[in-house]
Amino acid sequence: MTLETTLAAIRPADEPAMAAARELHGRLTKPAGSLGALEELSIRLAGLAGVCPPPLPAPATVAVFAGDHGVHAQGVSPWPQEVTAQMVANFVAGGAVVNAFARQAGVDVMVIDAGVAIPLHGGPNLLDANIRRGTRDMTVEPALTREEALAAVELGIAVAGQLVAAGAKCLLTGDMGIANTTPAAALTAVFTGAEPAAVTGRGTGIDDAMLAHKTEVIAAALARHTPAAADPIGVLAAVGGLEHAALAGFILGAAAHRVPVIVDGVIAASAALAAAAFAPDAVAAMVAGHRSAEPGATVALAHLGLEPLLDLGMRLGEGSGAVLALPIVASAVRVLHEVATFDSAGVSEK
Ligand SMILES: O=C(O)c1ccc[n+]([C@@H]2O[C@H](COP(=O)([O-])O)[C@@H](O)[C@H]2O)c1
Ligand SMILES: Cc1cc2nc[nH]c2cc1C
Repeated sequence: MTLETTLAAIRPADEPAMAAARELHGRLTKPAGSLGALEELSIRLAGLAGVCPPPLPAPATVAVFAGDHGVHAQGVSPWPQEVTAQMVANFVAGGAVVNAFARQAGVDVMVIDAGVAIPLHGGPNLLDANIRRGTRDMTVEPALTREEALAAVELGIAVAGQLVAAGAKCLLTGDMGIANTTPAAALTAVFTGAEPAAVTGRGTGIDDAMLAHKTEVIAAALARHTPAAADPIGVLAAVGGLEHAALAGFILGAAAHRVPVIVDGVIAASAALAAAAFAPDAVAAMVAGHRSAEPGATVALAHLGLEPLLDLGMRLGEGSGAVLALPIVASAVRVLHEVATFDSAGVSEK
C-alpha cells in the first residue's frame, strides 16, 4: 500500500462496537469501573476492530526499526554511532533486553534496517531495507529528502502489512539508533508546539552541559528549517530520522488494517505524532505501552490524548516498554471474552 491508499483506509473508531463493549462491561461479574483503565482500553480496542469482543492481541510482533543520524556529529549522544549496527547484531542474535522481554511475553522480534550507517550481516529476522546510510546533519541541511522520507514511511506501511498478512493481531513499535532522541525531540516540538527545552531529555545519559547543547542543536535545526506541522513529510524530511519515518508508516499501516499498535518510548511517540498529523483517526489504533522517562514522551502522549499503561522509569527503547505492556492489553481484551455475566453466573447485583 502507498501512503495515499493507507491514509484513505483509516477510519474512525466504530461507535456501535464501543457501545456494545461498554454495555457488556456493565454485565460482567465485577463492580462497574473496577478494572480502571483496562475497561476503557478494551472499549477502544472494540471500536478499532469494529466488533465486541475484539480479537485477542496474539500473535504479536515487535518491529525494531534501526537508523543512524547525521546530527550525531554535533555531540548530542555519549555513544559512538557504530553501537547502532552492533545492537542490531545483538537483536538478531537474541541477546538484547527486547529479546529477553519478547521471549517472556511470547512476542516475535523483527529487525528492520531502515537507515543504519554501517552495512549489516543478514539474519533470519533482519530485513535489509536500508534507504540511506544515516540521515544528513539537520543543523546543516534537511536530514532527508522528501522522497527518502516518503520511502521510509512506505517501508513502515509495508512491514505492518506484511505482519498483518502473516497473521499478527497486534503490532509493537521498536527502535534503535544512536542519537535518535534528538530528532524525536525536534519532531515532538514541531507537532505539539512545545519549546525544545520542554521536550529535550538526557537520552542514553548525558550531563547538564550536553543537555543544554542538545537543546540548542534542536532549536537551531528548527530555526533553520521552520517545518510546518501540516506537512508531515516535510517535517520528517527536515528534522526526522529514517526509523522515525518508518515507525510513523508502521503505525499508519496498523491503523489502516484496524490492528492495535503498542507505542513504545519517546521515539515511537514522536512517530505517533507524525502518524496523527497524517491521519488524526490513526490515534484509535494506538496504545501507549509506557511512559518513557524522556520528557518529550509525556508531552507527545498528552498531545495524542493517550494515557500510558506502565510508568516504570524506563528509557531504553528497542520496543522494551511496548513488549512489557502486551500482557496487560491481552488481559483487558480477555475479560470481554471470558468473564461471566451476573446473569450467567448467578451472582446477585447490588
Ligand atoms: O524509548 C525511549 O524513550 C528512549 C529514551 C532514551 C534512549 N533511547 C534509546 O537510546 C538511543 C538514543 O539515545 P541517544 O542518547 O543516543 O539519543 C536509541 O537507540 C533509543 O532506542 C530510547
Ligand atoms: C547499549 C545500548 C542499547 C540500546 N538499546 C536501545 N538503545 C540503546 C543504546 C545503547 C547505548
